[in-house]
Amino acid sequence: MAISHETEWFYGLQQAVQKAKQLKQKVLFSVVRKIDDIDPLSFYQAGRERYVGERFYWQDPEKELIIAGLGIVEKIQVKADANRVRKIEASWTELQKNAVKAGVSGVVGTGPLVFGGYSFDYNKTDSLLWDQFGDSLFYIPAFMLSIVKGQAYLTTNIVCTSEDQANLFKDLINERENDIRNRLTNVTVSENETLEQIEDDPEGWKKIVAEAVSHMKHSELDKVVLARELRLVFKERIETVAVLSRLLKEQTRSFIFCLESAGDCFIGATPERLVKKHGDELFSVCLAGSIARGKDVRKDKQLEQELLHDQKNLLEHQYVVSMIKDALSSVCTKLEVPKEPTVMKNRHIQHLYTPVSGECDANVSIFDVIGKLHPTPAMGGLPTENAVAWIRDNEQLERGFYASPIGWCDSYGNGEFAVGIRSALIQGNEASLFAGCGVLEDSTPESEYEETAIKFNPMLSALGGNLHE
Ligand SMILES: C=C(O[C@@H]1C=C(C(=O)O)C=C[C@H]1O)C(=O)O
Ligand SMILES: [Mg+2]
Repeated sequence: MAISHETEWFYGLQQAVQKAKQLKQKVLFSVVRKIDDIDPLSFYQAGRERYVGERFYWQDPEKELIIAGLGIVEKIQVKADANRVRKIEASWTELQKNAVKAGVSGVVGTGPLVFGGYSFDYNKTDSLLWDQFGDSLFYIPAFMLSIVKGQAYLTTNIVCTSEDQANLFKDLINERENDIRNRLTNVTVSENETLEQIEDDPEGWKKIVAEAVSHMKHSELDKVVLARELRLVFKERIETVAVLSRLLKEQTRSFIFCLESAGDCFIGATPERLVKKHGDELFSVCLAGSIARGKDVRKDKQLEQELLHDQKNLLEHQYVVSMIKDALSSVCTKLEVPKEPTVMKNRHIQHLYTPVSGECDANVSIFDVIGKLHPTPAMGGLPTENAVAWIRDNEQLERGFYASPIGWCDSYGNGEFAVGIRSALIQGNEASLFAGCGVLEDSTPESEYEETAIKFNPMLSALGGNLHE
């Protein structure tokens, strides 16, 4: 991690401090340098002591972009209300207004970047379990490693105030970067014994599914996604780097993410993109309808065919396609949606899958799209408002950031958000795992229960719990 071209960026830093003094406001300074290859997980691990509770990780399924962030220079959280998506965007825009950028420019996923997410339902945020996350949590990291199509970049961010001195900052940055470099070591994963695996009232959960089904028969509600929680207790503190490492090995076709906040960590391997924005191009995914993987190729193919022809799963999927199509047509000039779903296969499960791509109007931001899409009927249900209200009143758990948008946006307006499913909240030596399923009028509680059991497997495997076979 060479600290080269120091004079080049020191000039930018001086400018930022100057600006802060003139404006009597905080000014963000950001420098991007191309660096030699570093393993992003080692980088994440190197922040274990100094930045614990202030780290994030992101990797998309194609590995076009991997980012690991350490430290927080600015945290953005807003009040829980219907305007929260716009308010986060407004704070982020405000911070960029006077920002001074130095070094490499124009590379997606480098430079000033905000990473974070929202809770599922802004109307239900008084959760003790999620008190470190609140209703929304985004932050701009102090140090960020980005691997963009194989090339490594290091971004260093600083928020300057009118009292700051550029010289002191320079020494601080150098010292901190050296410290990270000195701590880079290979990640080794040790076993952590599971003491308890607690499933909270499975029969009660099936009853709620049955109630949803009977409610659907007498109301406008067509679909509702119901989730349940599994709680694991381990002998020792869970190392998030170990969990990330296993997820990276096992869930190669998913987004791998984690977001730390104080002592807690929200982590997962989700197969489901909410939105990706690259320039004016937009991408989303309709993912709903599920079946197990087969033990061998023949059985797997048979299950795939079953899924592709199952009326309940096809309708469950179709609800998502219609809603996403409608929501995106309002912001897109071009929109492509295949007529028939195909099948996405992950390590433990297969899903009906319809990719969506389009071109959006120039003034549309990724936050506009999040506002339009969340929650899709893959996470909430249909009609959206009725489904979310039903979940709020009946589901026996605190979703927090589960099933909600999580991702990043850079200063060029590019970004990507996935929905945080196949995920867990890690707290010390305990973990809460979440899994949900789309309930329709012809759902049976037993098969929905089975489907959620399979959906726990990615996190169970990464944590070292007992898998559902
Ligand atoms: C809600 C979850 O998954 C969602 C529900 C699905 C379904 O019911 O078939 C499939 C994929 C996801 O959109 C979850 O994994 O927790
Ligand atoms: Mg389903």
